[in-house]
Amino acid sequence: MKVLVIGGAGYIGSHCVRQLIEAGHEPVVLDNLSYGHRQALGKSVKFYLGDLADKNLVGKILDGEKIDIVMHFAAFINVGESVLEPIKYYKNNLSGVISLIETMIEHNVKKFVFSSTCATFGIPKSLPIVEDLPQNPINPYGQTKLDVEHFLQNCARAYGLNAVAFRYFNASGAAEDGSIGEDHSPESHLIPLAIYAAMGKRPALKIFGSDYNTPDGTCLRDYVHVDDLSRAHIASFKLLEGSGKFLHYNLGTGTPNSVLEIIRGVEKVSGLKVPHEFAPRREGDPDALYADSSKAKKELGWRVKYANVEDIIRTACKWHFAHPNGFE
Ligand SMILES: NC(=O)c1ccc[n+]([C@@H]2O[C@H](COP(=O)([O-])OP(=O)(O)OC[C@H]3O[C@@H](n4cnc5c(N)ncnc54)[C@H](O)[C@@H]3O)[C@@H](O)[C@H]2O)c1
Ligand SMILES: O=c1ccn([C@@H]2O[C@H](COP(=O)(O)OP(=O)(O)O[C@H]3O[C@H](CO)[C@@H](O)[C@H](O)[C@H]3O)[C@@H](O)[C@H]2O)c(=O)[nH]1
Repeated sequence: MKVLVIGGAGYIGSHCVRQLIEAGHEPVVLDNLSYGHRQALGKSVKFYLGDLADKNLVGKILDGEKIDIVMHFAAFINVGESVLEPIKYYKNNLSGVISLIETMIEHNVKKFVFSSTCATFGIPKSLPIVEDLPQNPINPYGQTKLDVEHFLQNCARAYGLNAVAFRYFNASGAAEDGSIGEDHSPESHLIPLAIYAAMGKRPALKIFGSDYNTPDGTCLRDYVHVDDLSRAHIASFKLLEGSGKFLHYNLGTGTPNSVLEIIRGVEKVSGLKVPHEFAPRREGDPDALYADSSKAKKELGWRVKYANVEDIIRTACKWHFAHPNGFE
């Protein structure tokens, strides 16, 4: 398949580009490099610098490259910032997708893979989180992702679009060979921040909250390896035949880990102490989020390779220790 990977220079997109090549597909990347890194892609990967809302450019790529499928990773991802700057998030994460889908329909490209999030569920009614639980996001980031899911469903009905939305839980880890990995700026995610603290790159890690309704009082999350996420994307291609489909899957390992467990994991894998201190809760953090991914297992044959969080941390450590300044 010829695949246009939008946001392919970012963390998850760049790992997916690698997996696509390994699986024999032909990725073409469009990224405006607002956050991504050209160095995260091999030199031989065809790269277009530009914005997903540039209809002229996207149309030219769809036709010129004879694109079969569009994978959409491009979005702003900082939950806290989305509360302070909702316009920025609605513009890029929602309006941008509307413009993109319009261009795709105009150019008769009707297969679309979308990066959604478990943040669409807000505070879940029950655990583990199955696909059809009510979705009640509690911040603009999660809301824009849910709005896109609804929009895709309507476009499937109206225009015969075939779309799949993957609700990732906590994407983490790095390529097994340590050559690419997570390099967000600013970084807000727990695993890289814990590793930075161990490396002495940052001061003590702040643990946001110690009084959650969980066994050790810190939040539970479902950390899922970025290469396992990529494999689900590629497995979905076979379901995107036909017309007018909207599919959605929760992607996580199903195993919750607390913040303290992640710190202990980083200490065990790295052999270093993670200096840490307790801090007040971060606004909008639910006690626990973890996935029931039986639907992806059944319909996509998806199996995680990294079921143990220490294996995920091992790949992240390999990347960060080999590249203390990221892609710089
Ligand atoms: N990281 C996670 O834990 C997580 C969890 C759930 C969902 N997601 C979703 O997965 C996707 C990828 O996340 P990530 O962690 O790789 O983020 P990232 O910031 O590393 O990658 C996003 C990429 O999109 C590009 N981009 C942003 N806006 C663009 C635009 N208008 N036009 C062209 N390129 C643009 C950025 O330059 C960047 O390279 C996002 O949609 C995010 O919401 C991420
Ligand atoms: O310095 C830190 C950073 C995080 N945490 C905690 O660690 C857990 C994980 O936090 P983080 O790594 O920021 O991930 P989430 O807030 O769970 O959100 C991520 O995962 C979501 C899906 O679960 C995505 O939608 C978001 O884009 C992505 O940021 C949470 O309990 C945080 O409170 C800390 O205690 N200290």
